[in-house]
Amino acid sequence: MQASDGRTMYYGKDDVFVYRTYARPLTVRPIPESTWTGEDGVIFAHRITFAAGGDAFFSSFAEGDNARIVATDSMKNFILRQAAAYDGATTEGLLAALGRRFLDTYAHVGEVKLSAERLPFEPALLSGADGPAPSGLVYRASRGERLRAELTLTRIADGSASLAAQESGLSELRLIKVSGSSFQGFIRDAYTTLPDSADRPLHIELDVGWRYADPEDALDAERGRYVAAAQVRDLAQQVFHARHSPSIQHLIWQIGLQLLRRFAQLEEVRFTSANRTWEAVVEPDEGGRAVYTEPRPPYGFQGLSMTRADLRREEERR
Ligand SMILES: O=c1[nH]c(=O)c2[nH]c(=O)[nH]c2[nH]1
Repeated sequence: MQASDGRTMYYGKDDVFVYRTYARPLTVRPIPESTWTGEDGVIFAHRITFAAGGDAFFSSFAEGDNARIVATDSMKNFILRQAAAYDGATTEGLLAALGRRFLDTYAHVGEVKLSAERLPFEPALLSGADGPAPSGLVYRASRGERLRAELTLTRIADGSASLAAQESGLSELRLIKVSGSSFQGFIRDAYTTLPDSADRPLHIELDVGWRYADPEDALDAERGRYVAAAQVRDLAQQVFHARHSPSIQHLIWQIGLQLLRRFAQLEEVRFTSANRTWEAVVEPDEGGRAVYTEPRPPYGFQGLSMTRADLRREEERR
């Protein structure tokens, strides 16, 4: 976040835990790679980070004048109380509503940047005569992958708020494919000790990000073009299952192409991945029985962004 003279300047509150109940249920269009089509919104929980910026705050830094400071403690209260008023179904929409309301309330604030991590809760399944049914009251806090979202709202000349940037993503997806991945054909020289592998137990950590052509699609699920992190997860799993991977580089490329194919509303997808390939202690026998352990550091990583132009080129090539 920058002041008009180009300097970085902001302040805010981190780790604002917001457990909102009975938000609007979310429904998304089905995709072939996933059985996930929505959630009930009974527990709509987030860890939010909120920052404010703008030239008005210069005197607080340069002169110790707090006259225009909204205390970060008040920011936390604002977020918690205003979360009650949100009547949408998406994390992105919640952030936009909070940010807009803050800019409306404090006319001297030039910009707000909000990010959130969705805290996942899975419905407890009860056994019943007709098979398992969701409790609707009891939820299980789950670990693992989660939605993240970030947006910046900037005050423009007429005083209104404009959405300057928006990105959504899926963090900390960990996937293991026990067979069907290789890594070979890389440069072999005086520094090479890694043997070629025709089949390795590929364990990866993935962070997938996406940007919409029209960010309004992220804010309002009623438009029918919201991209759900659970569908992104399922699509990534499906590609990992279906394709032989010669490297993580090519695997994330393939996942990216399929995401762009499936979600025409996305302009860009991004990846950061980490290689956590299990280390063999007892090599697999003819039945695949083996013992692995955690790899030792250091770890390899990849980063990639892809746009619709990559998908067009790929489809022309075919
Ligand atoms: O998928 C991989 N890509 C690499 O670039 C690499 N390098 C390495 O040592 N192992 C791997 N695996």
